[in-house]
Amino acid sequence: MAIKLAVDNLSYKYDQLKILDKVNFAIKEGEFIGLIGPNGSGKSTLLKNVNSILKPDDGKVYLDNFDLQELRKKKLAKKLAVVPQNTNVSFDFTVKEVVLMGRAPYIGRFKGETEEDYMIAKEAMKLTNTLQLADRPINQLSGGERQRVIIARSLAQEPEVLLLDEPTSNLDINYQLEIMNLLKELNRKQELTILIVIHDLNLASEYCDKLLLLNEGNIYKFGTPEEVITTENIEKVYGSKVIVKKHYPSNKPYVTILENNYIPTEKLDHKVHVICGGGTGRELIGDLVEQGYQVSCGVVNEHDSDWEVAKSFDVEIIDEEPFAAISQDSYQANLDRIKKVNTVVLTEIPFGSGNLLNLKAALWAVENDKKVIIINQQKLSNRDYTGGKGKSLFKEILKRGGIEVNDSYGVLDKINQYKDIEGEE
Ligand SMILES: Nc1ncnc2c1ncn2[C@@H]1O[C@H](COP(=O)(O)OP(=O)(O)OP(=O)(O)O)[C@@H](O)[C@H]1O
Repeated sequence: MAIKLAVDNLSYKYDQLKILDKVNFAIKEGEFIGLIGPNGSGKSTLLKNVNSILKPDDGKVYLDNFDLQELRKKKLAKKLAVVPQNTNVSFDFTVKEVVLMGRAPYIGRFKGETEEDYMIAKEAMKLTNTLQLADRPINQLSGGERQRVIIARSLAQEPEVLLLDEPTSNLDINYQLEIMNLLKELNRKQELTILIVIHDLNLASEYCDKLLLLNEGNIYKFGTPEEVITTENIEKVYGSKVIVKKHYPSNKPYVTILENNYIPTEKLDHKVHVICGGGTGRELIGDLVEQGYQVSCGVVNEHDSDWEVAKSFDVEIIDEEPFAAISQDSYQANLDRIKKVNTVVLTEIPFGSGNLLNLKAALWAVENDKKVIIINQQKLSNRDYTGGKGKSLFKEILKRGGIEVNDSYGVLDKINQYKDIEGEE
C-alpha cells in the first residue's frame, strides 16, 4: 500500500511552549489509525497540524507526497475532511444545510448545488442515521445527534482521508459503537484512510489497525494494538495501574484500570498461590489482589505477561529465566511456597516438557492436602504437548480432589467459600 499521509520531523510550539517535538510517522492508504495519549499530550495539536489549521514550526506533512502547506484549500478539502472536537455551529442552519456545506469544495463560483450534491448529502445523512433530522435546526439537537451531523458533513466532502478529534466523546455507548462501526465500514468498503483521536483505549484497540501513542509531544509507540496496549506502555504513559487482557472474541487487548485505592491495604489471612504462565494468570492475579488475598505465583518465566502483572502488583513470584525450562531449584522453591499457602490455583496453561514441573507441583499440592482449584474450560488435549504425560498427571490431580472450575470467577467463588469456612472455624 502506498503512503497516504506522512508526518516528517514535525515540531510545534504555542508561544514559546514546545508541544510537539520532531514527530515522525506515516499512514498507508486505507489504514485506520487511532491517536491515543493522556490529556495534554498533544493529540489535538498534532491533528490541527495535519489538517493545516496550524502551521508546523518545523517539519512537514505530506498528503499523497504533496506538501500539505502548498495545497490549495479547495483541493485539500476534496482529499481530507475533519470532524473537530467542538461541533457547535454558530448559526441556526438546518441539518440538511450543514451537511450540504460539505459539498462546498465541489461547487463552482456563482453556481448553486447540483442534483448530485443533494444526492451525496442525502447518502451521507443516511449513513450517519441523521436523515430524519434533515429539517431540524442543528442548534436544537443533542450533542450526540450534532456529532453525527458533523460526520455526515465531512462524508459529503467525499474525502480520501478523514481526521476525527474524539468524535465519540458526547455519545452514549450505542452511538459510540454505531459511529465506530460506520467508520470501520467506510474504511473497509471505500478504503477511507482514518486518523482518529480517541480516549477510550478499548474502543481504539478493538477498531483500529494501528495505534499511535503520544506522550508529552513525542511518539511513545506506534504499532498494532497488541504492540501498543501493553501493561508496561500504558502504565508508563498514563501513570495508572492497569491489567491488559485479551478481549473475547476479537482477541484484541483490553485494558482495565485499577485505581490504587482498589487494592486493599489490609490483607486477608488467606494465601493463594497461582501456578500459571503465558498470560493465563493475569486476570486472576489482579482479581485476587483486588479482593485482598495474599497472592504469590510461579513458576513463571521472567518478563512473561503473568510475570509483568505480578510484578506490577508486588506479588511474590517464583520465577525462571526468560524462555528457560523450569529447573529443579525453581520447582523446589515453588513447593516451598505452596507449603505456606491455603489454596493453589492451576490456570489453563499449555503444557510442554519445559513446564511439566508446574503440573507436578499442583499434584504435590493436592497430595499434601492443599485445596487445588483448576481452571479447565479449554480441553486439556488442545494444550498438552507432552505426549500424554501431562494428561495423566492432570487426571491424577483430579482423582485426588482437585476442583475444576470454568474461569477466574469460578476460582474466586471457591476461594471466598474456603475463606468463609476458615473464618467460622
Ligand atoms: N491555543 C493554545 N494555546 C496555548 N497552549 C495550548 C493551546 N492549545 C493547547 N495548548 C496546550 O498544548 C498542550 C497539548 O494540548 P492538546 O489539546 O494538543 O492535547 P490533547 O492530547 O489533545 O489533550 P486532550 O486529551 O485533553 O484533548 C496542552 O498542554 C495544552 O494546554
